[in-house]
Amino acid sequence: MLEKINKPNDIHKIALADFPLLAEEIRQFLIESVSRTGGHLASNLGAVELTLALHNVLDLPQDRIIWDVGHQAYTHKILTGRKDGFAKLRQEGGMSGFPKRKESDCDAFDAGHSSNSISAGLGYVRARDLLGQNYRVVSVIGDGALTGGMAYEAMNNAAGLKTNFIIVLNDNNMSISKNVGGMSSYLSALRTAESYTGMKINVTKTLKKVPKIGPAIVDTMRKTKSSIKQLIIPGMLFENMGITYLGPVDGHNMRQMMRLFNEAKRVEGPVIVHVLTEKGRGYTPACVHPDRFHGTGPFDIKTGKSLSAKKSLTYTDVFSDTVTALGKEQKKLVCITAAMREGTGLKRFAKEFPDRFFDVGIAEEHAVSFAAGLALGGMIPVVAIYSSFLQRAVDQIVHDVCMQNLHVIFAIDRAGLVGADGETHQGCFDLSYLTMIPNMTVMAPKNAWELSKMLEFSAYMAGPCAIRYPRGGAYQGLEEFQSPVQYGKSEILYRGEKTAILSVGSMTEVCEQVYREMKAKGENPTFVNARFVKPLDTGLLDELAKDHSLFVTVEENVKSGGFGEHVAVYMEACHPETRVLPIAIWNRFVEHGEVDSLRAKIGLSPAEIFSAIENELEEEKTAEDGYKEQK
Ligand SMILES: Cc1ncc(C[n+]2csc(CCOP(=O)(O)OP(=O)(O)O)c2C)c(N)n1
Ligand SMILES: CC(=O)[C@@H](O)[C@H](O)COP(=O)(O)O
Ligand SMILES: [Mg+2]
Repeated sequence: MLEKINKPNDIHKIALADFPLLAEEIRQFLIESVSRTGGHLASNLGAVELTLALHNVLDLPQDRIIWDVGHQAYTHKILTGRKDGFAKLRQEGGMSGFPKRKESDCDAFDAGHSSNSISAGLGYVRARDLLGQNYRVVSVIGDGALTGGMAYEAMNNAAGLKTNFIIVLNDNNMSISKNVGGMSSYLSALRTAESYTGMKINVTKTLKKVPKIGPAIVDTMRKTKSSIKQLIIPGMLFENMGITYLGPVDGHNMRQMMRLFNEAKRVEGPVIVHVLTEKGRGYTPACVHPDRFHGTGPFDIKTGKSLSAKKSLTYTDVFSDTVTALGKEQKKLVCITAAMREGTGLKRFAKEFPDRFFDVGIAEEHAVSFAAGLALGGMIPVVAIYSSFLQRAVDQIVHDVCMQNLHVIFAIDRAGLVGADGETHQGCFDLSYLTMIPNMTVMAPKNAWELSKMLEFSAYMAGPCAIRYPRGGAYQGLEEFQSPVQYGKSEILYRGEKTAILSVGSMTEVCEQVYREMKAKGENPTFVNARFVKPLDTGLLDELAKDHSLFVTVEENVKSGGFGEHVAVYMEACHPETRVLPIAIWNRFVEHGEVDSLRAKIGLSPAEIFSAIENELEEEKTAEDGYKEQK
């Protein structure tokens, strides 16, 4: 069957009776491919029939499907002629793990971050109607993504719509870990109510049998559009908002789903189709551990065991150990995650201090304002959020935390390049969006030891502070440098002359190699671990300006608004004779690939940094020689 699917709409050639076999083959293909490359498996296994049914009732690329987060769109990629792309899934130059408009005209919207699909879909709908065009728009959102505030803002806005807009709620009762909150409980209540469509017939039949008044009641109920639903389905939240609700329907039954999708196409207004799916469907290890197979590295298909090399200690592990230890001594410490309990390393803290742990769902904005309230109420909140997801909450950091100078600690994981997830997930902006805010302190550790010390330090600080650290192995080197963390003070690793390298966090490990290469070449640079990006250690900058003509700043962040720019502005004002070479990410989004290879590509590998410095020194020398000659 799969061989017959090579381009968009090939699915229309498949007989309905053959769909179960096609679904089976797609699952087998996904399991085999992802076992080799790694990727988001469990959500994709759950969404196979849902995607087949959607593609069958739609006409792509004319119709638009907007996938929320986009991590569940692998079957969509197969059905739109990208089967071969799975050989290099999420690898440099290969196919992205998320929908990308540049990859296919069947990808209607680039995705990666959660809960925006209804907004984007509604935008398409309004544009379609204004331009007098005629195509279907379908937003597919998971129950986890439905915990995010944007989804409600969009539904609120969609409520008055008079033209067709289909929202498919893919409900597998899971976020990455167990889904949380009131909406999740509400969906559970809907789920446990028998399929509405089946129930409607039974209720009508039963009522009709009630002597005398039965038929009259049925008649009256029919006149009120959704009153039978009101009887059966608790609350009818969506209908009360003005969005037609269809379902729940078995998300692994193609016929039932297609019937409902076709019914949804006839609704003149927004309509939500509630589809029940099983995360990990068809692969037992993924059904048993949907969290572990949400995103996975290569694994052995038979056992489900990971084939990745044994994991060394990660920065997330260090955060996990330290924050749990801090929780023991500091009873006011509370931890908050936005649906990333495992990813941010808060599982242990949650287990030891369940009352002081909060999973707020995929709601980064709320997490930050919630932390502000906790701080004002007398607690010390630690908000653990990935760098790219925290972008969502910049105003809450400005308005609710920093403006009131509250003691909230931001533990920012995945800061810097994250690799396979690509553009949407690289943590390249946090130094810029945090250092611009008054009252905020920003730190970055050079190694495992320093992360732990910075966290301890931050627990006893005043005011807001952020510690940013990268994905993956925690650097264990430079362990001989253990000067205590002091507010706003950098750490001199090696004192030399003429050239000073000032590195931020993850780049210190990289710059250690640069330093050694320069020494081997007979140069004697100074090497500074910045530690604090805000405030700048201006005392040290003043001192180094006395015997250094070149400052080289190195950071895994965009140049604009980053450490280098702050140093350059200070030096320009106070020491204009010292040149500053800022090495950072230059005005671009960085696609997916291996971190080391991406770093080389964007000039952040040891070799690239070394040659950038040597070029700068060469230019300096040429300019000096020219000046002497002129004289
Ligand atoms: C803004 C944002 N925060 C967090 C994440 C991390 N994340 C990716 S998928 C996911 C769970 C989504 O759950 P759901 O929508 O139900 O999809 P499922 O994985 O169950 O298919 C989370 C928390 C994200 N992508 N974007
Ligand atoms: C789709 C998504 O946003 C997450 O699943 C993300 O891929 C997790 O990243 P980590 O693997 O770095 O935890
Ligand atoms: Mg889910």
